[in-house]
Amino acid sequence: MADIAPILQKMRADAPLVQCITNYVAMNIAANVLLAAGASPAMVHAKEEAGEFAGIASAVTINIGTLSPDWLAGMKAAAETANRNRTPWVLDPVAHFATGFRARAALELLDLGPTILRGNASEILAFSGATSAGKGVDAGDSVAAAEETAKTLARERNMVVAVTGERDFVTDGTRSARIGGGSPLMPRVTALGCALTALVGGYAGAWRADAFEATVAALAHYGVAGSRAHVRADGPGSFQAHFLDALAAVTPQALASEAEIEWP
Ligand SMILES: Nc1ncnc2c1ncn2[C@@H]1O[C@H](COP(=O)(O)OP(=O)(O)OP(=O)(O)O)[C@@H](O)[C@H]1O
Ligand SMILES: Cc1ncsc1CCO
Ligand SMILES: [Mg+2]
Repeated sequence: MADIAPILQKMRADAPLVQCITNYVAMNIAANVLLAAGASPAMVHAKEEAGEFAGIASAVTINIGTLSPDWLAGMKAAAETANRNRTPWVLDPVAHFATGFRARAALELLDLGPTILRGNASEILAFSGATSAGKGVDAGDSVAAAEETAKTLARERNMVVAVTGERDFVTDGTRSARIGGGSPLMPRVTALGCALTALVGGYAGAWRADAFEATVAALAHYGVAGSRAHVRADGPGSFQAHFLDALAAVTPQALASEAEIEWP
């Protein structure tokens, strides 16, 4: 893969409009993450307008964290518009293994063909039918344990799969990357994964030619900002503030030099 600096440069130049259908917990932090990084968030989920709004968005992101039947209808409408317009869309199947309603919804959305699937290790692993050690929305499995499932899903469904955790894994079924950096404080701040899903949408909306490269760049940006915030933070509360500052401060050149990317 080529240099990732131009991908951040393009994302900031475009400031893509990202339609975020996300959960009540994540809305504020996801919007702030997108603004800090250089994209333009809009939280639009009502079934009466989500499909129409997707027509003007550069990317759509769908997260089932606080799902209800009406929200699911809005999600499907937005995904269908995105498919018709070839607009990239990202699915975040929060705790889909926890209840029957969530599991069915995640599979119905997966069947609509997301461009990118982003989840923690327990969420990705559970798609293989294996019992995951996830505790609700929190992961209980290692990223390494979910790598094979990620590759199989990517090949079978022709999408990019991003598994996040201590060291992230991204694959399109052919190419793969592991991304380090970040901080152990990140899982102690709620919804940073949900906000990452929104940022992946921003990158995919700006870097239309290659969703794999866009996803790697988004995760690398998060990793670099997380590492920078880690050395300044006193705990989860101040971490969040330093993390937003760092997302904004990272330049394309700094991203290219500080990103910890391994090409297995
Ligand atoms: N132990 C860790 N060390 C470094 N970075 C981490 C660690 N755990 C998670 N991260 C980073 O935190 C970000 C969010 O990933 P995570 O897997 O925690 O998402 P998630 O479980 O979906 O989160 P949430 O459901 O709270 O939104 C990713 O950038 C990931 O690399
Ligand atoms: C805490 C929580 N509950 C449902 S969604 C969410 C945000 C983290 O996934
Ligand atoms: Mg999550």
